[in-house]
Amino acid sequence: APVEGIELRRVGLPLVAPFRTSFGTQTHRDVLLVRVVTGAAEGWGECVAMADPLYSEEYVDGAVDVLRRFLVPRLAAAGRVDAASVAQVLAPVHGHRMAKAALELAVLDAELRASGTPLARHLGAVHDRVPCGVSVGIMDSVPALLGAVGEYLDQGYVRIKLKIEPGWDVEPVRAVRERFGDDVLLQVDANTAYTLADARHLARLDPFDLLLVEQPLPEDDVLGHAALARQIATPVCLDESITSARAAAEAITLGACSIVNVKPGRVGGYLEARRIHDVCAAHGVPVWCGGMLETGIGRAANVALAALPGFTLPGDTSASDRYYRTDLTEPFVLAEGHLGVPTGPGTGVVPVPEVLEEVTTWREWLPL
Ligand SMILES: CSCC[C@@H](NC(=O)CCC(=O)O)C(=O)O
Ligand SMILES: [Mg+2]
Repeated sequence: APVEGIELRRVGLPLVAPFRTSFGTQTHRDVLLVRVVTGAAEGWGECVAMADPLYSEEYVDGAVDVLRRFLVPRLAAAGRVDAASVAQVLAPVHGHRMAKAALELAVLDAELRASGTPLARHLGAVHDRVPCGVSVGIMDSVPALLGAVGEYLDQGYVRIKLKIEPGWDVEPVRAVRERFGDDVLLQVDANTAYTLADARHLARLDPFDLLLVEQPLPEDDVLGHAALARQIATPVCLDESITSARAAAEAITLGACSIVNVKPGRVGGYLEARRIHDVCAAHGVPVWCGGMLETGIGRAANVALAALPGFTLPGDTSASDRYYRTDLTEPFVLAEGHLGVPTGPGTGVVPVPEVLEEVTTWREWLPL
């Protein structure tokens, strides 16, 4: 059914605890949601951009602007558009992959709800639940970190990821290994905080049997990652560098990574994310599903994606209460370290109306 209109809506959600990474500390999320209304159904998408352009170049105000002035008008001008064609319709607009991904997911969700098809089935999921890892921020002290890690392990998370940066890397990793042992699945994420000159320092992580070191160098330093990978034993995983299936093929071919963190928002949507999954599978490269502190809307879609066969490492698909006291949707709750893949049509979740009204800070209806 043709799209009748699109609503842009921003919601404000406090985090249960500050989340510190190498590029800053977040205490609150300003989330842009996209709702697509067709004659047959309505679909929801979530833009993963943060308020500030510190993870990548996108930020919420910019996403709102590019959607209002460029992306939605192009979609309107294209007439009847299937979800499979959205990326092509939006392609003349350069970049803005997180904004595009939100729009594509909303169109896809509406389409799948109209046909009664779960997103997981549409994407090719083979599991009905996924193992969940958890991302642990940089903390004020090692004891505080060990307390947080112990809590998450008690909650059942099957893998621990530690945010690192120069000055907070070898010591916290050693402390976690000493406290929790060698069997805990453990990895680190630098969010581009190092340079190739830090190679010898990063090699000091090798004795700790980490699953991977995520995005140690700047996102545009693919050759640097290839050089680093030759100097350290820990497998290199890329996140910010992998902006498309082509970028994944290029990084793998150049030896820049042996594992990929797949984030649908970073690459322009769930359909491109599946293409990255397929490219990596073709190269024998394992993937896992990254996170951007999504509400239950993006979380539901990520869990569906994480159920594809090539997602062989636990992802950052944590329970809702990792970040939110009250999620926008019915909360995702960890069960034996796993989250169940939603079985309803589309993403299988919708915002809880009362919660949505309570947390909405801005909205605009764009008739098509
Ligand atoms: C937007 S800041 C978060 C980016 C970070 N994401 C996480 O650490 C996981 C966050 C989550 O659990 O959703 C990453 O670079 O992988
Ligand atoms: Mg990362």
